[in-house]
Amino acid sequence: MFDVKNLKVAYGQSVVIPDLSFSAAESEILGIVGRNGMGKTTLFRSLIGMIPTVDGTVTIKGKEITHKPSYKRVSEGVAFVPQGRMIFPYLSVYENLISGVKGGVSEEAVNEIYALFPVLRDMKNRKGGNLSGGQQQQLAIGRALMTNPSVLLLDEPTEGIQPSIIKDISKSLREIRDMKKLTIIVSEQVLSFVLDTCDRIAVIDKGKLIREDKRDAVDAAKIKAMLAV
Ligand SMILES: Nc1ncnc2c1ncn2[C@@H]1O[C@H](COP(=O)(O)OP(=O)(O)OP(=O)(O)O)[C@@H](O)[C@H]1O
Repeated sequence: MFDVKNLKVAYGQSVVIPDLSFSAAESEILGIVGRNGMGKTTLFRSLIGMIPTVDGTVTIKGKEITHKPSYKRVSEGVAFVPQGRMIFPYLSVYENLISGVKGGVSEEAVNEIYALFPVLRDMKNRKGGNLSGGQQQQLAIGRALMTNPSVLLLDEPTEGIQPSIIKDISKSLREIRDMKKLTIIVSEQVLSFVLDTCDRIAVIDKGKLIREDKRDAVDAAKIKAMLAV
């Protein structure tokens, strides 16, 4: 459904992702784990079109989007929740939610997000910058869902968030997947979150996927050791 083949990404002469391939199916949650600096953010930014792709292909439902600008990828069904959340601090929660929507805003869609994350309804008139880290993460996920994606990319969603909220985010992502048959691809350093959330787990090292296991077959101790090196 979402297929990445022989992807190569570089900053100038510095190749960060030499040759990376993976596929994610409809309704699948794929976790990509790796230590700091292994290329997770670079991968996600290239998938959403913020960094140009040197080589390889990215397709969604068989349609190639490799060299399309970000807004076109969004209209093809890809949504991105960036590391650090990047919500607009001076806009209200409601304004943040609708900030990526092209054309008319469906209040039904907004209400669906409020049903998923009730705290956003309670705080809809508050400035985004006044929310806690966990609430901002829910807002960033809600904002991404407002574009009605079929693939949701999340870059390190647990960063700076307290453990009880991390559990909530994991539960919400699985709920959203069940409701919308979404494909979710999430990068992480926190293995416990990935074990709770994902159906399949891949390990990224120096821009390469060096291991891939179905959740049930994961040897957590082995992956933990890989993340600790
Ligand atoms: N703008 C840039 N220009 C040049 N090199 C960069 C740039 N951004 C990142 N890099 C390099 O690319 C490599 C991968 O970084 P990236 O941020 O993708 O890793 P990451 O796995 O997301 O790490 P983190 O967990 O710290 O976000 C690192 O060696 C980093 O120094």
